[in-house]
Amino acid sequence: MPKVLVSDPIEQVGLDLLAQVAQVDVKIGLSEEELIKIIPEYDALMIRSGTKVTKDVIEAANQLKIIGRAGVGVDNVDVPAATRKGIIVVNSPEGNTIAAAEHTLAMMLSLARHIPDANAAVKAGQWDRKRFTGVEIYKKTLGIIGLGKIGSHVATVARAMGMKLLAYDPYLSTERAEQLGCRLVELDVLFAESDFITLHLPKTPETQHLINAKTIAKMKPTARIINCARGGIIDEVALVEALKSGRLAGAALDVFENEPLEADSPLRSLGMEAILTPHLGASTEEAQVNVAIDVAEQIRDVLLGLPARSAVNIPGLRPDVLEKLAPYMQLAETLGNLVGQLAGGRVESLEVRLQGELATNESQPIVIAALKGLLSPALRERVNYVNAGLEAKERGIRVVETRDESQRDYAGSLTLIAKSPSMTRSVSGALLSHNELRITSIDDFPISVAPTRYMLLTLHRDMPGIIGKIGTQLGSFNVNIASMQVGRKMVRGNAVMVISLDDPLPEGLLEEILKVPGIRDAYIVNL
Ligand SMILES: NC(=O)C1=CN([C@@H]2O[C@H](COP(=O)(O)OP(=O)(O)OC[C@H]3O[C@@H](n4cnc5c(N)ncnc54)[C@H](O)[C@@H]3O)[C@@H](O)[C@H]2O)C=CC1
Ligand SMILES: O=C(O)C(=O)COP(=O)(O)O
Repeated sequence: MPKVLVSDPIEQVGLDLLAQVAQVDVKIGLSEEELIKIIPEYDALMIRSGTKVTKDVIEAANQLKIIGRAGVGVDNVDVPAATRKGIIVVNSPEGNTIAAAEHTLAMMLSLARHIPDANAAVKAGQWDRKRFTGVEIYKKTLGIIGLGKIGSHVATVARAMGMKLLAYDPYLSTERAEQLGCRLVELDVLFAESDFITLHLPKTPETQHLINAKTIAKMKPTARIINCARGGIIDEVALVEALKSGRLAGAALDVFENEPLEADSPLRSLGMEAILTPHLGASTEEAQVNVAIDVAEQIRDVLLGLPARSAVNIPGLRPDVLEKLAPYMQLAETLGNLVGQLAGGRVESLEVRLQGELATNESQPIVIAALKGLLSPALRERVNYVNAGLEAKERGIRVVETRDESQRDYAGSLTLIAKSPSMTRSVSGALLSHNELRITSIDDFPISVAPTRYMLLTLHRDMPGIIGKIGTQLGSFNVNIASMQVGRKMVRGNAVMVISLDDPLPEGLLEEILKVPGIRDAYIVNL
């Protein structure tokens, strides 16, 4: 049974789901050293934002197939290191959207009306109404930085509360922003005009300290800022300074540069102008059930050899697209493997020809599957859907894609042409009814063969007696033939023979076959 390590608190429903297919160990609060020590025995790791999956952890994770992040942000995972090692990283892109958006709105209203401090004062026996006079958000301008899933929901609710909306998101169309009632503006305009600014973008090297002393200087002194995205997007030193000096009216932070927030952080000494919560954006009952199920299902699927629907380091596919493409991905991988074995590993370019219905679909998963197959004779289990593209690029394999939507003999077919300066090898294949795989040509010789585990391929002259001789040779080595087919372009010209065998070819037999008059070349292929 595979083993899953759960190193952050995850809802029971997710653990129960995993327990159907794996041994589940829950170990919370591990140090990096402790994690490095135990990770080699695990096939999957399930985390939230608490566990830091560093390069060293990934290097030690020799059996790990998948890291499941029960939430959105994967900035606590070294994703490039995982990709290089062929480890799938998945998340739950939508499971906590509403929770994080509602927390943001609660933070905004709390800032406007000083609710946390007023509550604390009443509980401490006071009744001071004047000190807690607030501001309205109605008709105020809200600047949203990052108008993705969470930013969009914040926009929808804020608009309904009568706010004017500005947004900055360099990857978003003006139309989408307008649909949400937002005016898409440059950052400086957003800073200058907003009464409230809320951050909903990922933390990346580019967004690190996006809010700093310089950018704060562009904001209104009455502005209030909310960060329920990621710590580090705001320079905390500059923020504390601005709040203390009155350069900025308020800040509500759910996330911090270092988490847990240091006991002596200057943020903790601020007054009611600052509201701090301990990374609670995703902490609702509903969101935790959503993300636990979403990610546990993906871990289960990957452990069962199925694709994951929300992988961040392999192409994500909608389930309906995946359902249609999965058999073609299997075809692409088989053909890639075949052409890789025929080419013998010196491939400099791979042409991927998509024909018929295959040409009308997304091609990236097909290309990746073909590359995985192509590289698997050399890299074995080290290559997978995660790192096949990267491995091919590093080996200097150029990929050329061509499409032809016209349908010929099959609804969809695929041809792979592998080239090196000294040779060109090509294979084609298609799907029959019930998604059965068929190899339909090798080096342009037409055939129709189901791929099997052990195969023998010959290139030979089409002449009487040759098939019999090969059959006799195999028989003399006690190898049973499951099926045999010959493809030729013209009578007595060149031909290919594809023989499916029940057993692997014994040592020495290939040499004997190559001695048969008329045989130009012969290959053992294991699919
Ligand atoms: N506090 C919490 O507990 C939670 C925090 N989050 C965080 O919230 C953030 C947003 O999450 P989602 O809306 O789900 O992600 P999303 O991917 O749907 O949206 C992010 C948006 O940011 C935009 N963006 C990227 N770079 C940008 C830049 N330099 N400037 C402006 N916009 C930029 C993208 O185009 C995208 O529209 C993430 O950082 C996520 O980790 C998410 C859930 C809970
Ligand atoms: O989903 C996210 O990005 C979050 O920040 C939520 O983090 P958490 O799962 O609550 O540790």
